[in-house]
Amino acid sequence: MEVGFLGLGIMGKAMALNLLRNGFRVMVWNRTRSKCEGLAEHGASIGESPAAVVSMSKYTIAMLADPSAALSVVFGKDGVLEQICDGKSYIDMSTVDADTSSKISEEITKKGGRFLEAPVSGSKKPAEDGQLIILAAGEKALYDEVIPFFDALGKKSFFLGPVGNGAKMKLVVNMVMGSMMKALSEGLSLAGSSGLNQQTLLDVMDLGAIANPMFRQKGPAMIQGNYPPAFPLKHQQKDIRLALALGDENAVPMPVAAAANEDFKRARSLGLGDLDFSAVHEIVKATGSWGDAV
Ligand SMILES: NC(=O)C1=CN([C@@H]2O[C@H](COP(=O)(O)OP(=O)(O)OC[C@H]3O[C@@H](n4cnc5c(N)ncnc54)[C@H](OP(=O)(O)O)[C@@H]3O)[C@@H](O)[C@H]2O)C=CC1
Ligand SMILES: O=CC(=O)O
Repeated sequence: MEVGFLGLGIMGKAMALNLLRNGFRVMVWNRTRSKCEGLAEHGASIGESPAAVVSMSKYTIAMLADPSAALSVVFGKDGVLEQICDGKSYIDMSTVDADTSSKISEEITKKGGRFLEAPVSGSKKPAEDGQLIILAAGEKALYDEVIPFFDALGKKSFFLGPVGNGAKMKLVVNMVMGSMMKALSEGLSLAGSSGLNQQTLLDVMDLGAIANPMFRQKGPAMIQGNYPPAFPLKHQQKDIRLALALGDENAVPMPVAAAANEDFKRARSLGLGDLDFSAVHEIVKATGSWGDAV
């Protein structure tokens, strides 16, 4: 099956490689063209624009940074809308808000194309291992048709109903994740400040009811002050910001997420946006009594 793939960042590169490994013929496009070369070495062909990729592909998948990137790739010059038509489908796996996804869906379907949103949970390593959790919503018949792609990319797919529900589910999950990261960071700082061994704190938590893969994977590097980007902090802040907007719309108070958002914003303002989201630890350390100031 021929599939187009737009956006070869941390996630998109790993996902496109998995499609190739699973025997799909893939045509890729990325705003920064140099990132396409690595995929070409693995057998991908390169499209000159999103429109060029859509013109050659029955299915096109996108994995882009944020709402503004997702919109510009669809609505911009040489964008998806220029070539989408009856018989072609667009699957946006970027993390965006429900309004962005609905705008894209409306215009694609007006042109006769079909649309599915399918943001993912799981970071760089699950993307590399084909172990993502896929949160799809939109046209059910299209969902059923593209299960072979999702099987190559993920370990489990959910179909969540109409367009918008996938985006909302993803934002709720990442709102919880960002708040948990802030809690972990405060715990490490409190342990350090009060004379406890931070690794022992991680070991204790890992044996109890709050054990989780995120604390296990990120904790030791946070103690060392290492934040190699798997999930860039700028994207985590975008997700909490969009989740808070969803909370506003639904009159749901979210003081914990709002407090976490302030730390992620501060981290961005200090130039930490391209590091892993665990770099929020630098902000918690700097505003507490333990560790070096940023
Ligand atoms: N990393 C992770 O752990 C996870 C990320 N996500 C979500 O997946 C999406 C991608 O994340 P990730 O791969 O980490 O992000 P990256 O920042 O590594 O990649 C972002 C991609 O978007 C492209 N892009 C950015 N702005 C534009 C624009 N204006 N026009 C066209 N293309 C643009 C970039 O192109 P260029 O190379 O030219 O900059 C790049 O291909 C995000 O929505 C993120 O929230 C979801 C789950 C996990
Ligand atoms: O969006 C990030 C993730 O780890 O999921």
